Parts: sequence; structure tokens; C-alpha cells
Amino acid sequence: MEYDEEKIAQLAQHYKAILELLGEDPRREGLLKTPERVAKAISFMTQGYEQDPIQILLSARFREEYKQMVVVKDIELYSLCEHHMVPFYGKAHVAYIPNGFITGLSKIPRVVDCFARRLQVQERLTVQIRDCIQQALNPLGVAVVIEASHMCMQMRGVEKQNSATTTSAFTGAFLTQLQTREEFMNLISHKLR
Ligand SMILES: Nc1nc2c(ncn2[C@@H]2O[C@H](COP(=O)(O)OP(=O)(O)OP(=O)(O)O)[C@@H](O)[C@H]2O)c(=O)[nH]1
Ligand SMILES: [Zn+2]
Repeated sequence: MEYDEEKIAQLAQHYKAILELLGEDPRREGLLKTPERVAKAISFMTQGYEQDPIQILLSARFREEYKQMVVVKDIELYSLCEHHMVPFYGKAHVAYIPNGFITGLSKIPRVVDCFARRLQVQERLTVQIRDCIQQALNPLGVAVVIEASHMCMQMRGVEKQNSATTTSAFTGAFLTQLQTREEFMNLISHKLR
């Protein structure tokens, strides 16, 4: 990605101050470039603010009469919790039932990344992915399930290393037809792999 030099310089200044506050010496060799590296890393991990997720889907929207479920599962996901700004990570499973339009398959993970690379809570991330696909493709239904581990619960706080959180969001047929939702849940279920 391309970095905004002015923004990186400003962020780096702040991170240098943070290093000092933590009792570190930002002039020692190993840390000399750290403020700039961290500035670039946080910019990368929050680049979703600069992207338009609807446009991502529209950029590869094709007219197609396929009316069955399209499932993209096990999309790895890395986000930052908005409360502690530490990572939460896991998998997203996304499905939609086309209604005249399909989208390029790679665009689904791109939309997941676009929303994940912001400060998030897992619930909002789940709903934003759903709403974006519904709006861009007007499908007969959208389903999103996210399974994630939160490092703010693993490395600090309650310190639960093995807890995982599952969230889901549905529209259309996935909401109204139990059978459709079950088909999706079966397709993403780990037992099938
Ligand atoms: N619902 C939801 N909560 C989250 C998410 N990520 C982090 N949290 C929670 O946000 C809450 C913030 O609570 P606070 O009590 O203000 O913060 P805290 O004192 O650091 O809380 P602890 O983590 O319990 O130590 C915590 O319970 C976190 O577990 C998320 O994606 N969704
Ligand atoms: Zn957190």
C-alpha cells in the first residue's frame, strides 16, 4: 500500500513519545526505526477507512441467472478491537443468494478486509459486511458468521486463552427460511471438512 508520508511522520512522533513513556530508549539501535514501523503497521491495519466497500463489489458485478447459494467460507480475518486497539482474529463465512447479479469471488474477502481493517467490535463488523453485500448486489439473502478470538481477553483482562466468540447476521431467505439457514450452517460446519 502507499503511505501518506505526513501522516506517518506525525504518527511516528507520537509512538516515539509512547516508547519514552514506557521507559524505553527510542535512540537505542533496535528501536531507531520502530516509531516509523509502527506508524506504517497501524496505517496498514486501519486502511479500511480509505476504501469504499460498495465500490469493491460493484467493480466486479456480473449479470448472471444463478439462483443458488454462493458460500465463501474460512476467510481469515484480522481486526483491531476498538476498546483496547489489540487484535481480534478468526474466520468469516459469507453467503449470498444471487438475484440477477453475482460478484467476483475475491471481492467478498476484500470486503471482509475493508471492514476488518478499522477499529471494530465483532458484532458491528458482522453486520457491516452483511449490509454492504445486501446493498451492492440486492441478493435474495445474505449470511455472515464470524468466529473470532480476542487478544484483549487472552493477553490481558480476563485472560481466557481458549474462548471464542461467534456472531452472525442474516437477511432475506436466511432470515425467513430455516431450511436455507440450515443449509448454510451445514456448509460452513467444520464437520464437513
Ligand atoms: N461486545 C463486544 N465486546 C468487546 C469486543 N472486543 C472487546 N470487547 C469488550 O469490551 C469491553 C470493554 O469493557 P471495559 O470494562 O470498559 O474495559 P476493561 O476494563 O478493559 O474490561 P476487561 O477486558 O474486562 O478488563 C470488555 O468487556 C471487552 O471484552 C467486541 O468485539 N464485542
Ligand atoms: Zn478489546
